[in-house]
Amino acid sequence: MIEAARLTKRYGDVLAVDDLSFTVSPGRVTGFLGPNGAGKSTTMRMILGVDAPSEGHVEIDGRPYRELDHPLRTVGALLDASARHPGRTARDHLRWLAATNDLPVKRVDEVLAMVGLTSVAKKRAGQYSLGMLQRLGIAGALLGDPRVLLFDEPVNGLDPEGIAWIRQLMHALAAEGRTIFVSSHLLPEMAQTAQDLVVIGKGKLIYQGTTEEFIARATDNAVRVRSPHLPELREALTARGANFREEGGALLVSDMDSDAIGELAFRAGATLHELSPARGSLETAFLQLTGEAVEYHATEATR
Ligand SMILES: Nc1ncnc2c1ncn2[C@@H]1O[C@H](COP(=O)(O)OP(=O)(O)OP(=O)(O)O)[C@@H](O)[C@H]1O
Repeated sequence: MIEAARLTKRYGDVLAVDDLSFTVSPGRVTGFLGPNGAGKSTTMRMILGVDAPSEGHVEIDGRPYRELDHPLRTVGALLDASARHPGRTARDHLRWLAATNDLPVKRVDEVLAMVGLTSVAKKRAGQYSLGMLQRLGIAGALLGDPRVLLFDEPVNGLDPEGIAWIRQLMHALAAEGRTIFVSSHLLPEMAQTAQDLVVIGKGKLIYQGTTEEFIARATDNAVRVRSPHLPELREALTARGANFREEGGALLVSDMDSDAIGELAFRAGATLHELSPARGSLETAFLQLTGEAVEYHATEATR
């Protein structure tokens, strides 16, 4: 578990993180979202003890990072995948990491197999593609078999196969009861990957909760109805005082659930060809709820 309480970071006059409190639970994948400059990387650095908070604190399984007896056995992180030593082979890099952190060297081959790098383990990291470097970074994060994992933009620059692989890996790690905290700008991907979200803007908390609730909160949960008997249906909905509008030959009903609409249509003798919840996307919800918190709007930036 990760617990941040009133976390604040100032860089001179810049308030990068502002009184931020949130919890990341085990057994779930939690997405960390926010517009550019919102303070995500700064928060991750404070969780990992790289930056000290100006105020507040953040704990991993009940202790600040700097007080952990075995940091790599407690928390693994993928921060900047390109920061691997280019002259070293993947296996040597991981062996060095294991040796300097008092971890068993036999774990190196296990994590190489987990991330699918066994066959290229003797190649120098400088010859690796971005996707291979991401896998190597993840192998390093898994080396200490930690209960908590942090990934900063893990799917940046990856092809669809690599993205799907990372998504499955995160789900599998969460299913083992680990705490997974992952930042990404790819919202459709996060909608599929993260069960929970922490959303920040200008360093402040905007939302903490399930992904489903975040999307539901920002978008009207209309039900889309298609019928060859639209006039009858319209009449029945109007008589009922329902709130609806037409869109592309269908009706979007915003204040009745599917059950009630189905029964109403049945009584009105209207055949239904479609009765489906028109759910909003994470992208729409994100833009709506963080709109106020975007640091520089395009119009301002181009002035
Ligand atoms: N070392 C630093 N010195 C001064 N200002 C910094 C430093 N690191 C971050 N900042 C500022 O703090 C704010 C938050 O930056 P941060 O990189 O944490 O945001 P982010 O949400 O990770 O952004 P992005 O999505 O663009 O990566 C920004 O205004 C940034 O310019």
